[in-house]
Amino acid sequence: MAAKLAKHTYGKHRVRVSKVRRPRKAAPKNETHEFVEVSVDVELEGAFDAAYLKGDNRAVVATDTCKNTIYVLAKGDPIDSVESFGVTIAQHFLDEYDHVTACHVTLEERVWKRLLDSPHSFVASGAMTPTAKVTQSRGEAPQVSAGFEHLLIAKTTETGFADFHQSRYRTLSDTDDRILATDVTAAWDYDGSQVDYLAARQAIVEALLGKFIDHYSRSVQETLYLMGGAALEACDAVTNITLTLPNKHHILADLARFGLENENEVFVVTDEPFGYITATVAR
Ligand SMILES: O=c1[nH]c(=O)c2[nH]c(=O)[nH]c2[nH]1
Repeated sequence: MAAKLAKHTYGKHRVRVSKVRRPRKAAPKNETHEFVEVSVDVELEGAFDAAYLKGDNRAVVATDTCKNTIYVLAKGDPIDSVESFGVTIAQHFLDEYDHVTACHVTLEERVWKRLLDSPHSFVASGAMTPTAKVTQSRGEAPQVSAGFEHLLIAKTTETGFADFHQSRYRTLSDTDDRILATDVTAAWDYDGSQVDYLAARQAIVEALLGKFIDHYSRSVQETLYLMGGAALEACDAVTNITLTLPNKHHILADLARFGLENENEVFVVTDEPFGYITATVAR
């Protein structure tokens, strides 16, 4: 019995793309940016039976091509909403390939909101989790550490990475304009004096965020150190702070291959591998 091919669809999932909408009216430092990030699943239906039944790939639009297409479309589409970008993508595949009969697009947005009043720093909504550790020995005062996890923040300019060590395996170029995105974990120790924990936490978080936006970052390492110092300044009762700032890479999409310029607008978002940068800053 020849088995029947009952149903099929294929495509690419988790194509993650971010876009910086830049007005280009001023030097990057003075521009007011908007930042959007989406993850796209795209699946095609159509005359692809031969690939399954005969190993004939001639009609198959490679999933790699599907992926590239999303980055190209991200350049032209403002990505005002996941709905409108989804329609752009579906329409494109139907227009481009006559043998595609249906295109299914599923999108998820990571919502970035403006951080404080910064024109080009952002915070992802929702995820920050306060943490605490308390140890108390009998007859002694409690030792309290506090912190948080999952504070996702990003700068869309005023961040670079240059003049780093030259070695035979180095391929990364110097840059003075990139995206720095990180998922901050912090933990600080109190010295045992009387503290209003809520007020201290608020002051420390404000100091960390205020420092994140207020300087040109030459590296995650430098920004971490500056943020740690600001936290210590914000609260006298803190003896030290450990910050972990993973570098959640947004890599410039190579659109030159398709004859398009990409002036730091469209980025490939990756979770893995990621840079891992941690340090303790003490008085
Ligand atoms: O700020 C950075 N620090 C690094 O150590 C590093 N390494 C890398 O590849 N990119 C970056 N960025």
